[in-house]
Amino acid sequence: MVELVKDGSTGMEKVVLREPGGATAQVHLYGGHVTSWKNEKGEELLFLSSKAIFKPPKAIRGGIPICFPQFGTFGSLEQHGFARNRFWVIDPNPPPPPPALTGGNNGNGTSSNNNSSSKQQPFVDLILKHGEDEHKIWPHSFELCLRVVLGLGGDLTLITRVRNTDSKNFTFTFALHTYLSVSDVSEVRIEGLETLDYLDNLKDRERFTEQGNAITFDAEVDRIYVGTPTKIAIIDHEKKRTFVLKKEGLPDAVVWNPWEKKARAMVDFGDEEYKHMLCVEAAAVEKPITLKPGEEWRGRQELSAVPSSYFSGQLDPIKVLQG
Ligand SMILES: O=P(O)(O)OC[C@H]1O[C@@H](O)[C@H](O)[C@@H](O)[C@@H]1O
Repeated sequence: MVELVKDGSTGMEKVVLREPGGATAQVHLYGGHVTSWKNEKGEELLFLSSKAIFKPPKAIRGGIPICFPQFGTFGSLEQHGFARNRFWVIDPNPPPPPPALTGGNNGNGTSSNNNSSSKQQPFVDLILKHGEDEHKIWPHSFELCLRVVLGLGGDLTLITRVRNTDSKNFTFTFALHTYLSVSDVSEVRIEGLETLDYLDNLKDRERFTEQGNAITFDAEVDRIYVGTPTKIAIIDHEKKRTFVLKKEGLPDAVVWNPWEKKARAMVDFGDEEYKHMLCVEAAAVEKPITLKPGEEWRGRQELSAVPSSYFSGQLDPIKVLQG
């Protein structure tokens, strides 16, 4: 089921997706921003700050902001570009719907593919086109489309397309700035980024090579891992939950946690909230994307939340990453 509703507390419009198993997702038109993703038990899987501000020009703190046409400060635009603080619209001419059932996570980590073609995965297509305000700061005609699909089984897929509707080339960087909800970030580890190179945002983007076996957290982290595998696992020991992030067209992965000091400096973020979030962002940053007139780029991120008990109490990262 898909419905457009007005959020009672903020007055903002959002699209609510519900799949028959009970999982839900919601997408605010402001920012084309996924602000909630819940599993069939109603547990929230994305972090949304209790201090998030739902008012332009501030982007919503949490969920999945879209960074376009600039990631971070990699250019002359405002941090992370303007797509996250513009009002998007529901696409009146979306591409054909996704196939009825591509399978999903059935709770034990495997993919199910039952053939009940009567069941449609709820999805919504949003679009952002350049307007006069955007043209003043980024003089290119474009269409940015976002499809959000809530798979039967509860997986959350974001498919983004950028189309050059201009008469000259343009170049952009991009990220799906995903805030995952975790029990305690110091009990979380990321697998799939070991031995990779990263640009350290805390050290003027100097390039380092990851040495550790897995990435764990005991201080501020702000890194762009470059040329990563298509699958990354975020393992929350305390919650016994593993997020599996699969991506296409987005070669890099940003990992960010502000930790204590930066958390205190952010007006739209609780002082202690850094403990309960971790951003892992599918991104295209190191090698910006150039589109010729009429060309289109596509990026995709699929998130699933797998109970760690699936691995009989013994997490098997190989299965998570290669399974
Ligand atoms: O406060 P913002 O603009 O939402 O950005 C949050 C963080 O987003 C991350 O993606 C960046 O790597 C960080 O450098 C930045 O601090």
